[in-house]
Amino acid sequence: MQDTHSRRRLPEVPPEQSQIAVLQATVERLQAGFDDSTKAKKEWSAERTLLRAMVDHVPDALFVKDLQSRFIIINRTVARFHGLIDPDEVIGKTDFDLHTFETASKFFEIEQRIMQTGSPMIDMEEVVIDRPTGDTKWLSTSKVAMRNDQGEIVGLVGISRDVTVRKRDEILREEQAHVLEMIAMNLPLEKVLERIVLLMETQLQGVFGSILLLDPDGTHLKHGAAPSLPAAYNQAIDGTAIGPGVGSCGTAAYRRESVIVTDIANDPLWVDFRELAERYELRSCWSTPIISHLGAVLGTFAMYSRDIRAPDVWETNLTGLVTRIAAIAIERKLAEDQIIFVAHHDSLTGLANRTLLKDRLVQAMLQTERYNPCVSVVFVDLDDFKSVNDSLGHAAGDQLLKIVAGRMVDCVRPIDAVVRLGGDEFVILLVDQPEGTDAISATLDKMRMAIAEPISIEGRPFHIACSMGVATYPNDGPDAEALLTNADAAMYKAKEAGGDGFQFFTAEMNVKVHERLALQDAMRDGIGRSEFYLVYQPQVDIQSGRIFAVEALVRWKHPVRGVISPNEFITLAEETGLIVPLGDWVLNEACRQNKAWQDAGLPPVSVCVNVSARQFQDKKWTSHVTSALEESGLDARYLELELTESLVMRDVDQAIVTMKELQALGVHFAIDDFGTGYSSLSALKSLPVSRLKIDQSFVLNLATDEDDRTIAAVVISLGQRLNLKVIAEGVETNEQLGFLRDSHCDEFQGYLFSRPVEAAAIAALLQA
Ligand SMILES: Nc1nc2c(ncn2[C@@H]2O[C@@H]3COP(=O)(O)O[C@H]4[C@@H](O)[C@H](n5cnc6c(=O)[nH]c(N)nc65)O[C@@H]4COP(=O)(O)O[C@H]3[C@H]2O)c(=O)[nH]1
Repeated sequence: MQDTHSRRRLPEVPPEQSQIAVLQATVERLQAGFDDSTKAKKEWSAERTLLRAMVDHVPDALFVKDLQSRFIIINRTVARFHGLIDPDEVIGKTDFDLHTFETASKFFEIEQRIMQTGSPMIDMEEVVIDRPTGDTKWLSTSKVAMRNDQGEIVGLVGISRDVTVRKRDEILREEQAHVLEMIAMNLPLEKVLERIVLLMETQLQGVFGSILLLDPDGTHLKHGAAPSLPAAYNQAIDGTAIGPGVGSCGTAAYRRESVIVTDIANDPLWVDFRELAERYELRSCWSTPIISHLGAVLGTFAMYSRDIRAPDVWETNLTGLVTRIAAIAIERKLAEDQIIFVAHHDSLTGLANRTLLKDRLVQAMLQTERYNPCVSVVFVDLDDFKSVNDSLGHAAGDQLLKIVAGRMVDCVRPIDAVVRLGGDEFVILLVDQPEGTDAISATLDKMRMAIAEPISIEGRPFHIACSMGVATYPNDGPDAEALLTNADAAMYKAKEAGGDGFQFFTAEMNVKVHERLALQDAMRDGIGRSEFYLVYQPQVDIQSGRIFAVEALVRWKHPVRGVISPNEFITLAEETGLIVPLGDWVLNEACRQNKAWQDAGLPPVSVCVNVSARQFQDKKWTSHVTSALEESGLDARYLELELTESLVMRDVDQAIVTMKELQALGVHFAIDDFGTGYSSLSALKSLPVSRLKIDQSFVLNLATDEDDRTIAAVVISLGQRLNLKVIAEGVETNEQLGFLRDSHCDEFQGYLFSRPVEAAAIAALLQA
């Protein structure tokens, strides 16, 4: 191949105008020679020698042709172009003797037109094959008709300048812009890489490019693009290992530097691939690693030649350029893949997320329609994860989630999907399932047992169980949304049944789901429409029989269903977060009412308000309490907040901080449902609590159940030891009251004294 680089440094020939001037001068001189047939032969010969010297010194190709487009005069540049030394060898020949038929026909046609019309052709771009090298050359050619003194056209004069270098630069710039545009337009990486290889190949004839990409395993190279190499060769080198002696590419990626193998047949790096290369007549291979802007190897760019040779300076520079463009394209794709991955996966476990789940589920449903197997959606929720998380801390909780996620993945097939929705909620997509529940039951049992295996975190063993709900397409829902909702409903059923198990969705659950959704909407509207009101239940001192406090209990007067008990809506309000605005309203109303009783001159009593977990964890909660007191003008000592035992024990340290802030204002605290949890005595001691409430479930059977009597007695004595008041709730009978009095319980609340009643009834009771 010709040294294109050295060609690039040829002195620039004067601009086109001078080309035409030379042409015109030549035509005139020649016309003079033809015209004056009487001129002395000697003179003409001298003239001719001079002319010859002149045309030979022109660096452009200069030629004269007769009417049949036969060369009659040429300069040395033309001869050289055709691989000849003596210009006379070309004389008498036509382009058909020197070029391909196609090229020659094109020239002939144009020249005949010039000679017929007399109109010149100026600076026309021509593409020809350079005889000695076989390279493509671009010429800028002008051809002018030649006339005798009668003005008749007797031939033509032409001049061609080699503009290959300029043309290649132009093509390179255009191609480069095109590739960058493809990258910017996010076209598939294979297409972009293929274009880069072709760009290089148009610049360097006789060279075949190949891009290999780093495999995700980081130790191999996979096929990227090599449009001009035989497919079988590309296939054979796909998956080449990266290592110190693995051909040009494997070694270049390993060494992170270019590896130039000039003679494949004799280079030790090619020992294992020599035969393969020989089969495809590949003699040399120069490979350059493609490096990211952070210095990571992204792949290799190789150039193969059928000759034993090294790249020249121009080829080396061009390799640098295309390798950089390839790096941009690959990096951009990797960044895009990363963005897509992040958007579709959970960062903690690496599992697919909700977005990807919807895609996968829709796809699986389409498959089902076509091929008939079933798709099951399994909603998984870990039992009691919150308390594990709270007691262990979030880092350990995260670790547990990762372990559980891994166990789930191990229990399903690669075609299934395990998705993390957030928190401790997962969804498993079991595709291609046979009809019936047996296969799914077996998988879920396996998963349940795998999850239940002990987990060691920070050296401590943990056991975690899970509840699962299954909905199967198409029977349990027509679309992704319905399937997920129904699997969720089935999961709740499994939780209600005590957890650590699974439930299949049934139509009955669907009714419940709809009811829940309707209730949720109605509750939201109800808050806005003031459908909620409070009733109050007196709390009485057992010894004196005096009312010392009232518990505020919320009621909902539904426009259609009438009064609804909090047991029906508080849990839902907690799950949906509606408890926060509702709880704020209860707090404000209870404070306002208590202040109103006091302002009416009634004996002051405390008002007890139930606080749910969502409210207590709300960062703004203390300020809500403060403003309820400020707005009502109620003295803080007349407000008691009831927290459940389990709520406080979730995060004892935080609970103490919050409670102490409010205690400083004068607010009192009671622990509701006491005895249902497992509060440690030391935790209890550190809480700023004034009162313990014995849960009504222990009070209910005081007369008959020895265990409940024991528990009630223990709570009472515990309260006494901690210097706390103890109140029993749900007291309905004198028998119960008798037992409590005998056990030295301080206070009670229950139907025996009064049901929860409206504010006016409390006023009457207090008056009495
Ligand atoms: N069988 C029987 N029951 C008795 C007796 N004496 C009182 N009760 C009922 O026992 C419940 C006591 O309230 P709780 O344990 O705080 O339990 C409450 C409380 O946890 C929650 N709740 C009520 N109002 C609110 C509120 O404003 N905010 C929050 N967060 N929860 C509330 O709803 C639960 C149920 O409230 P209610 O239906 O009003 O039910 C009340 C009350 O009417 C009795 O002698 N026998």
